[in-house]
Amino acid sequence: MRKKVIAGNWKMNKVLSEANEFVEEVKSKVPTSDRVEAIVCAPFPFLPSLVEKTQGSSVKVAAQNMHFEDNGAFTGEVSPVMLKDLGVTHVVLGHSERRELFAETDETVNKKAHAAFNHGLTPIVCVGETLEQREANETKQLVEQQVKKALEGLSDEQVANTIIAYEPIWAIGTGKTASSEDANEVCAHVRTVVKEITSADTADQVIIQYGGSVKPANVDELLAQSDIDGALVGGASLEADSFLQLVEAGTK
Ligand SMILES: O=C(CO)COP(=O)(O)O
Repeated sequence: MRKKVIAGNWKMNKVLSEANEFVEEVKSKVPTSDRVEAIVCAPFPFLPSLVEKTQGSSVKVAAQNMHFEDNGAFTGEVSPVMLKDLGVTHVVLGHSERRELFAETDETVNKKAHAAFNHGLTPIVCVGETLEQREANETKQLVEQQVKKALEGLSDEQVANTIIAYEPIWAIGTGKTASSEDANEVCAHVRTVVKEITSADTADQVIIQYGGSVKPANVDELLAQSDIDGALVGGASLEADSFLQLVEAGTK
């Protein structure tokens, strides 16, 4: 059975002291179960401190983005080499906010996914449709294209170790969650696409998360679905209590 992966995406929130307090509290209370993995996706300046504070605990630390090159003249960017050197384990790639606001494309997401694996980082690749695309019935086709492009050229083993987060853009930060059936239908489609481009075994292993207004009140229903293996959570991951409840839900 696939484990559940609960990742809290803090986005551009908190200051260092708040980030430190959060992990101090979470690491002492987080359930230790191989059925669930807890990841905190934090802004770059907090990463060294969070990695240090989570040593020896089961909480993993992720970056929210990175460049695909190892180093060079890319002012303001952060490389996979730097993240790996800090002890970061995961990196969020292609979040819809980066696609919409910072010109991220399927092509750069693919380059970043390769770079992540070249440096031993696990990518959390985000895909998802806008409201217009959903209303035009384009969701599956769009998500399929995003998944295929993001994973292009990766080995089956690398795909099996990728986390894919399905986040419908209209459900992010809006309080509107996709119904658990609709979310599951798209996650199941993602798994079918992974099977098509790799193998049944790989598709069976890949972790597919849902994201978009996930909270303690709706997480159980989402995680009970056949193809939803976890959640990528924004707002409800900012408070330790709420994040812990979400992780706890993953142990059930
Ligand atoms: O974008 C998200 C996580 O990456 C979802 O954010 P919310 O949980 O705040 O809707």
